[in-house]
Amino acid sequence: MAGEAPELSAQERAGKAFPVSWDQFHRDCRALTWRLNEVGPFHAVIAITRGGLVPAAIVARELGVRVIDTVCIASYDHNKQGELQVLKGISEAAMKLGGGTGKGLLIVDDLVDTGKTGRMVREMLPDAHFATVYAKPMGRPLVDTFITEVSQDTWIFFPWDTALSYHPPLRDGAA
Ligand SMILES: O=P(O)(O)OC[C@H]1O[C@H](OP(=O)(O)OP(=O)(O)O)[C@H](O)[C@@H]1O
Ligand SMILES: O=c1[nH]c(=O)c2nc[nH]c2[nH]1
Ligand SMILES: [Mg+2]
Repeated sequence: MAGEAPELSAQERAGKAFPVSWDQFHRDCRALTWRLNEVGPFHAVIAITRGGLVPAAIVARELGVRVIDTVCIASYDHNKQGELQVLKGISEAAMKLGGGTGKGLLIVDDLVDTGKTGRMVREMLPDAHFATVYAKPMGRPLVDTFITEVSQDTWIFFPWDTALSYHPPLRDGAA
């Protein structure tokens, strides 16, 4: 509406950009696995889709875990967070492996931001171990193990959401 300040997306509110390459992401996932190896063993990995699928595959490979389940949650529409929607819950088989409370299960996501998504999955599996590759301060208390903390006003750009493109020189007029 005319005169009204446009609503900022989460990405615009974040301001700072933190682009992550495939190489960097793979290295960070391996570093995460080193830490998780001291905590496990785990009966199964639960990936929070979609962002958790890539780190879950890498972590499961390193830890030798072959049972992988998903919990499918949608909240951000591009970069605006709306109501959380559970599109698919945790399977009965995975629940059984975790004794109903998630004991011995490893929940994996790419990041925690506000912590809303992580909190919802923690409620489903209170005794599971929750690992993310990146964490922002608001979500950090929910995570048991993570690798890199970035400030709340940072937006992380994952390699599956980005592509190589031309970047103009810093100095005006330089080409
Ligand atoms: O801590 P929060 O503020 O809840 O945000 C973190 C969640 O947001 C992103 O997922 P998104 O909902 O964008 O879905 P996607 O994984 O399918 O991209 C990210 O992968 C986390 O799951
Ligand atoms: O790609 C993303 N980067 C982020 O920083 C973020 N926070 C919530 N959801 C996110 N998705
Ligand atoms: Mg996600």
